[in-house]
Amino acid sequence: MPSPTAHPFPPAAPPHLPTAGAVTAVNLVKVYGKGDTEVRALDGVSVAFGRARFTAIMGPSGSGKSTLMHCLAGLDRATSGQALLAGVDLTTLSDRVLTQVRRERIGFVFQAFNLLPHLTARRNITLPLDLAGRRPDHELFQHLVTELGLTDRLGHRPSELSGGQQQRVAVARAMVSRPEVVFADEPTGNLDSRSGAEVLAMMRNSVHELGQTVVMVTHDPGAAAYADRVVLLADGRVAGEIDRPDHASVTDALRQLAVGR
Ligand SMILES: Nc1ncnc2c1ncn2[C@@H]1O[C@H](COP(=O)(O)OP(=O)(O)OP(=O)(O)O)[C@@H](O)[C@H]1O
Repeated sequence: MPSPTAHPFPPAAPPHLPTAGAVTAVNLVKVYGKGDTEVRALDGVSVAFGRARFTAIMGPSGSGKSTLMHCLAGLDRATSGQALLAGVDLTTLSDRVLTQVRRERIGFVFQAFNLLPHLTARRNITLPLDLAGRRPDHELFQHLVTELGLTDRLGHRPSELSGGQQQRVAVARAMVSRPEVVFADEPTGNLDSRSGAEVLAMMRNSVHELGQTVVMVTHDPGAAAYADRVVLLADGRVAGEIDRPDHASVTDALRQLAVGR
């Protein structure tokens, strides 16, 4: 087990753990509140998210999707169980190391873009690397901005970009550091369908061309159909999964989950 004060990477994955997923939850429990107000948001979730795979997490409202993502991304602390990133259990890390791991090993794409308004697109993309004192990989930077159609937008500030362009900047920012995993929380929630499709296609390409691992929370069966796999949650537990999902199989699975409740 890594020391809570030392930088924990690169680790050797403990041999007894379930799979060589880039991200793995082992019997993860998250309880909010106490007594009458207690909510068991995660009730023993064990699931592995494969390396270089695009996985969507779906389930009814309140099923624990965001909580699972937040615990696996080190944004929230689980009550018990393990949240493994490349074999390192995030639940054992100090706040300081966890912050460092989040900054250097995890990419985030949020519904609300979360760009800094006074920085150009270029500076927004490289900001996490700048903060970590690392230089961007020039080739990867060029690849991403070309693929995302941002080449002639790099000098613009977020207010001078469309929503779709802002989210593409956020995707480039999440990926330019070659993180262990990119977590995307409703990345197309604020986009029109065409911009949403562009962002999803780009994320899928990054998985298949660059070997990026992507885990996305979404309510949208159309968005989930871009993924290689869907993990379904209900009442804080894994309720099933779909390999090579399409719109119909996802809609059907969600309907069955709703009927079963
Ligand atoms: N900070 C909190 N304090 C108390 N309860 C919380 C907190 N965050 C989430 N919960 C509860 O935990 C459960 C799971 O919430 P979570 O947000 O993970 O679900 P979700 O599947 O992402 O929902 P949605 O699809 O509506 O975003 C819900 O019952 C929610 O009310």
